[in-house]
Amino acid sequence: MKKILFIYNPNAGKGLLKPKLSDIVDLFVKSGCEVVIYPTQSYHDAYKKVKRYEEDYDIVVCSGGDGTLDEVVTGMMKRGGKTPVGYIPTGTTNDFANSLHIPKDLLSAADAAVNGKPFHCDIGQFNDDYFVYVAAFGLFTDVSYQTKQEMKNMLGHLAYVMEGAKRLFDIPSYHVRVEYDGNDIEDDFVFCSVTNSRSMGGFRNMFGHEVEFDDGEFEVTLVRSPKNLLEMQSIVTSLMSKEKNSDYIYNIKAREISFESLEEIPWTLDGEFGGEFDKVRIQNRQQELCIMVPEEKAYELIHHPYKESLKRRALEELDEEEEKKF
Ligand SMILES: Nc1ncnc2c1ncn2[C@@H]1O[C@H](COP(=O)(O)OP(=O)(O)OP(=O)(O)O)[C@@H](O)[C@H]1O
Repeated sequence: MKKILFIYNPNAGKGLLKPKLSDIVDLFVKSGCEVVIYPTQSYHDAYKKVKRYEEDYDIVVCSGGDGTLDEVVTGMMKRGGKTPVGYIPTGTTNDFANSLHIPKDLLSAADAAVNGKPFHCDIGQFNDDYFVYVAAFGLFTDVSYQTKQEMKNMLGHLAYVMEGAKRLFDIPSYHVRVEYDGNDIEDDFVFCSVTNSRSMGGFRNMFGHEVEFDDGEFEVTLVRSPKNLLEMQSIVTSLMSKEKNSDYIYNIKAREISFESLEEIPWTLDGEFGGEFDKVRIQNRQQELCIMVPEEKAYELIHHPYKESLKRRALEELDEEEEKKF
C-alpha cells in the first residue's frame, strides 16, 4: 500500500477543489493508497510541512496554484529527499502544469499523481532558495503577487491582464551586469525571465520557446529598456511575433547565470514575491525534481538525447532477447 501525503491550499484559485475533494480522496484510496490529508493554514505552511514531516511517504501530492507547488518543491529540495511530487492544479493560471501536460480536469490530475509516471525535471536554485519554473524581474513580473487574492478568485486570469495593462505607463528599468556560462552583458533592462516552462502568466510560447524540462539549461529572456514609444512598440511587436532575438531582446540558454546591480531588484519566483537582491546566482539543478505526470506523456517530455539513449537501450535489450532464443 502506497502512503501519500495530500497537501492542499483551500484558498487557491476559484475554489475548484472543494466540491471534488471527496472524489479525489476516494480515487486515491481505490488506487491502493493510504492518505494523510493536510489543508494549508497560512502562507508558507506547505513549505514548512514538507520540510519537516518525519513519516515515510511514497508520494507527496499537492493541490493549489503555482505558489503552493513552489512551496512544496522548495520544502522537498531543502529536506534533501527525493520523494516524488504529484500535482493537482487549482490555481488561476497553472503555467507549469500546462507545460508538463498535467490535466486540467482535477480527477485526471489526481489519477496522474498516484498512477502516472515519475518525470525527472530540472529545478532552479536562486541564491539559497529554489524555484520550479520561473525567476523573473521587471515589467509585469510582480503582477501575480500584487493582484489581490479576492480579485484573482473572482476574475481568474482576467485579473492578471487588467493589472498588467495598468503597468504599461510606468516602467521601471534596472542597470544590470549579467554573467552566464562564461559570457557577460551589461545594459539597462525592463524585463528578465529565467525559465523552465513553455507558458508564463498564462501566455503560451511567448517565452520559453525551446524549453526542455530535463536538459540542465534554462531559457533566459532579457528585454532592454526602450528609450521612446517607438522602441517600446518594436519590443511589443517582437514579443508578440515570438521573435527570438532583436535589437532589444536577448534570448540565451544557460546552466548558470548571475546578476549584479547597484540597486536591489525585486524578483518573483514562480509568481510569488521572492525578495529584493543586488546579487543573484541562479543554477540549474538538473533533473532533481521527481514529478508525477500522465503515463502517456512521460516519454514525450524526455529531452531528445535521453530519448535516443533510452531507445538504444530498449533495442539492445530486444537484441539480447533474440540471441537468447537461438
Ligand atoms: N490558509 C491559507 N491562508 C492564506 N494564504 C494561504 C493559505 N494556504 C496557502 N496560502 C498561500 O497562498 C498563496 C497563493 O497560493 P496558490 O499559488 O496556491 O494559489 P493562487 O495564488 O490562487 O494561484 P496562482 O498562483 O495560480 O495565482 C501561497 O503563497 C500560499 O502560501
